[in-house]
Amino acid sequence: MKVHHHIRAFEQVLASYDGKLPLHRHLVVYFKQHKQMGSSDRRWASRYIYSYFRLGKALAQLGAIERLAIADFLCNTDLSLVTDHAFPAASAHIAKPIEEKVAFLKSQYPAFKLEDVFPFSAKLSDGINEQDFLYSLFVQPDLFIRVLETHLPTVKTKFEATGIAVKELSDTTLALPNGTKLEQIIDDTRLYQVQDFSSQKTGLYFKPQPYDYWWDCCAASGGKSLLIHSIEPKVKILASDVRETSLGNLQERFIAAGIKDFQKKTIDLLQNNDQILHHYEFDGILLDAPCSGAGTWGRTPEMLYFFEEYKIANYVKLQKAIAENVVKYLKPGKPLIYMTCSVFKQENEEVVNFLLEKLPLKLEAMELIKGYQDKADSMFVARLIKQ
Ligand SMILES: C[S@@+](CC[C@H](N)C(=O)[O-])C[C@H]1O[C@@H](n2cnc3c(N)ncnc32)[C@H](O)[C@@H]1O
Repeated sequence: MKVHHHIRAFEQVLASYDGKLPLHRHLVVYFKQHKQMGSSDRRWASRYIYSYFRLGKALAQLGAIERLAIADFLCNTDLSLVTDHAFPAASAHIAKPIEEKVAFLKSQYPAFKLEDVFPFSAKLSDGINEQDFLYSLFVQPDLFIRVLETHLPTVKTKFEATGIAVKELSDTTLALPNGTKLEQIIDDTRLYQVQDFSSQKTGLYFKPQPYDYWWDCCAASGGKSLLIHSIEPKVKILASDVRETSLGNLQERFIAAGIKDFQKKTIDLLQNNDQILHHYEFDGILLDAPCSGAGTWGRTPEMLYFFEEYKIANYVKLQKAIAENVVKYLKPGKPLIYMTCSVFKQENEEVVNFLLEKLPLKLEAMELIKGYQDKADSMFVARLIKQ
């Protein structure tokens, strides 16, 4: 029977995954090694494994297939063979809104608790609506692109022409269904950058001036540098990261975006870098800190299952140490932009409070950008001015 084929494929993928690699990378390797799986098999196996992890540790006492049937019911509006087989009562409720689905689930499984999906609600930053945030974890976020204002109408029309449901969220932001094959629709990759909507919104706090010199000190492959450049193309940038490989990607992206006035350096901000940086003074620093990423777990639901709470404190140590190390290279009167893609108060407001106590900084503004309202990630941003 076909459902047993689905179940076996799911069980094999689940058994192969230990949470060490991001799930999407694991699946690429797994499917390469299992060439006998056709595209439909791969699609179903991906759907099942992603749905499964969205259930976090809820109903952990049940067997994997029953949990999968429940998870797949919560996360999708079309009935899967596994849900039909292992949770048939759910079929009449499959297309209902998530609030009603959860109520129905509780009527069938009184032990179900949303808190077991995400057991960290007490740690959420101020202003997050707990219920909305928890429900958003059952939904795959959209794909967002940042487009130059002048190109937006052309780009939007191209998506519309292929029948893709595209939403215009701002003069520069389009939302697309996840999995949209961008390169097949827009051949000129210079016309857009993939960047989450909340990440794009952090740019409202940068406020660069022409000819400013900014340091993107945890640059990875340059998402925030590209953003500041799109806001003020005359800004000069030093991009650094402890990982040399990500700076290679950054260079490619900068060149593709036509950015010439930049320098890149491999710098470990847990070390003393006075030898390399003693003569540097910046008009602004972007500190997009390493963090738990809890604001992005809608995209990486495996974290709901594998994340361990002690890691938050490790990230906090890293965030504080990095911030303490960079502020000395900031000119007085100029901003440190502290950002995380975390929803945990400890990594957000509490780090800001620590920085205000410990360093000559004054808080101008901070915000937890609630992505769950827009099928986006959630991010935190604070603008702190050096005294
Ligand atoms: C949240 S990511 C940055 C994302 C990037 N700004 C963007 O917009 O795509 C955090 C980065 O901090 C870097 N990082 C972690 N520890 C570091 C350290 N000790 N010194 C410098 N960078 C570090 C990581 O390599 C990672 O690329």
